Amino acid sequence: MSEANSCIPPPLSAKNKNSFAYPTMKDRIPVILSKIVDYMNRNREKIAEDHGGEAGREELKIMIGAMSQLRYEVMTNKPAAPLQDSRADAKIWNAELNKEVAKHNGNSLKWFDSAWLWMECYLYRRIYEASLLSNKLKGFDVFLEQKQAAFLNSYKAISSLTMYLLNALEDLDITTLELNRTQYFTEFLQVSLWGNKCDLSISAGNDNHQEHCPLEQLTKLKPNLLIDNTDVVYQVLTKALEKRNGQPGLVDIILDNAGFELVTDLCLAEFLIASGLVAKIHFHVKAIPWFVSDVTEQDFTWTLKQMSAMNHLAISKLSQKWKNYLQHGSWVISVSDFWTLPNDYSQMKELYPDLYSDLSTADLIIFKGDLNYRKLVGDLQWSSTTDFSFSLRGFHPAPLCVLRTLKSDVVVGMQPGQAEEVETKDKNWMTTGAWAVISVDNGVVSDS
Ligand SMILES: O=P(O)(O)OC[C@H]1O[C@](O)(CO)[C@@H](O)[C@@H]1O
Ligand SMILES: [Mn+2]
Repeated sequence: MSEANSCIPPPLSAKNKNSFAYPTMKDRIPVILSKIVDYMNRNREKIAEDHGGEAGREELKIMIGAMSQLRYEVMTNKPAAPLQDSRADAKIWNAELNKEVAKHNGNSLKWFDSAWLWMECYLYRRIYEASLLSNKLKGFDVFLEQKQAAFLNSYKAISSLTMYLLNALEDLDITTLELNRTQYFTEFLQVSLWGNKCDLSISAGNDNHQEHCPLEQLTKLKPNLLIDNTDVVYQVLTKALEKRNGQPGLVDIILDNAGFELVTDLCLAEFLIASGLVAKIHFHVKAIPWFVSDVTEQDFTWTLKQMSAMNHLAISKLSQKWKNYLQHGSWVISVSDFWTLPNDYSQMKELYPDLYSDLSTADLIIFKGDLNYRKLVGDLQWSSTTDFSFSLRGFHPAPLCVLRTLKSDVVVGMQPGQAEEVETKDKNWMTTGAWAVISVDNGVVSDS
């Protein structure tokens, strides 16, 4: 084994009862599956009406059965079965499944024995398999209602955030003070970071919309920001601008959750464009319904449509501006199956070289949320003081940062003793989304 490999720890797994993987597998995933069954039962008339009447009703019964079967498989630790549907990614999934089985001397992958990341991603692909095997319900998004409710219930926070953004844009027009721009950059970056607390899979689907305007909370939340590389992120953008003699470039945002978090990401994107730091934004959405609240293209366009129909000056003005960006190409929605595979990002270059080279053209890549963080660092049992760039294990398409509230028990880049100190303040600091990191990699890897 090479020197580098000897420093690579094993993945998080539910076989370790002290890991958050265990209560996720044992309690939270069965709850998420039960909520899908409840939702489909509660709405079976409406769903059948919208999807082929009697035939839809019959297929709904089959989907409900499939969810109950999946819940039984998880709870009784059954082996992971190959996917049965004919979506193009099923072949990659089944090849990856075979690779994993071969890596484990022919032993099947099991929910409580195998890598948490692999099994949790597999769970959401199995949920979607049930709709793909249907006819009238093919492609049905079992999480749609929850994502739309999360958006609608965050109206107050969206209202105050968009009004603040409009004021900031006017302010930017008037003052060319670099101080102002840096200050606003910090605010909108951190609003997007804390927007990540609103994810439905952590709450096992319970609505956790944003109640208050996050800007007021930034000062209060600052002590919970364990690693803050905001300044380095800003320098990456200003250096790229200088390198191009003031011509703004491209930022890729790998989105996470729909609802309020998406609105905070759109506000950050608007600021990046309006401040002259960036000319183009590529938004990466999920190709299929994922981890309950992750953004699909349908969620993205629905959100803009909802905003433009709201009787609220700032919300409708901004959404109109954003629709124009999409029409004229300064904003682009990108979809790749890679983001909904079980693979961590160190495998992208080999598995999806085109995506890797697309990302390489960015001045900066912004990754949002906990699952993206886990895939960046491989969901491995790193020591908390491991160097962030080292933990990427060769994934350096372009300078990148990750805005993540902690919802799983892996973190890197901390100071010696810092994790122990936080533990004394909050024993659940790694799993509730109450603590966060903004980490950056500009390609310089130290060897720890
Ligand atoms: O939406 P986010 O921030 O990626 O959070 C998803 C996270 O929620 C969880 O399901 C909660 O444990 C994690 O497994 C997953 O990484
Ligand atoms: Mn998510």
